[in-house]
Amino acid sequence: MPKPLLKFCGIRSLDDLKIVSSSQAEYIGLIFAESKRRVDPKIVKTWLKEVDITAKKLVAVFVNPTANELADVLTNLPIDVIQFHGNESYEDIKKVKETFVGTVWKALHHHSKTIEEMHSFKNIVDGFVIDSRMKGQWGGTGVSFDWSAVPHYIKFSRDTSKLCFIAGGVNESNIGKLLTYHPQGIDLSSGIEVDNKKSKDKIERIEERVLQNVNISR
Ligand SMILES: O=C(O)c1ccccc1NCC(=O)[C@H](O)[C@H](O)COP(=O)(O)O
Repeated sequence: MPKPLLKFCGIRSLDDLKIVSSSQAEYIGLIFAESKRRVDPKIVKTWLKEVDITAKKLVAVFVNPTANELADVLTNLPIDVIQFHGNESYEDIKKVKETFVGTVWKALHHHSKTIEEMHSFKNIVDGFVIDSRMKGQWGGTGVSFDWSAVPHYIKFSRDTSKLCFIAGGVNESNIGKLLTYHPQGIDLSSGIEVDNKKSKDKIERIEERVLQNVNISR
């Protein structure tokens, strides 16, 4: 099996950025929404002068952003992917795609109608992030959902040639189980943190598990 794509999300300091820049992750996520992980694009811009992340793709995570919020991020940072993590509509996303030439993902929360929601966005987005549904929180919850649904999400994404990341409470103790479903992508935030900081040790242990799994499946 190919190695799943990794997205390490919620970078909130220069040190976090240094740690993830030397990781195996293909994607680095920044939060521009109400969150303890929210960052200021102008500050991130100063970090990028010190850390070379040209080998990674930069993901901007938004929750129902205003046009000004989007512009502030997109004019300051070399964003490769916009991840819409709120209740943005098809039309909202279409509007952004008129000017943004990069990749767009829609985050959807796992529930009984998620596949129907995927259908409704499939013609406008390049990929999906399936996350846990927690009352009052959009993401970064550290809580996982019932992964028996993962094969349905993978099938839908393959059939529609979309990328699909599984998010929500993935950590070093449970990633082995998630890997048995062979997801195309895995998105982690809380599970690679210690005391609100990204942990190099946790990241390395997680990457070891991911690479072990790739070797076993060969
Ligand atoms: O991480 C946040 O604080 C956050 C806040 C608001 C919207 C989205 C957010 N995170 C988006 C992500 O892509 C996270 O990586 C994803 O939710 C998984 O987080 P976790 O359960 O902590 O691994």
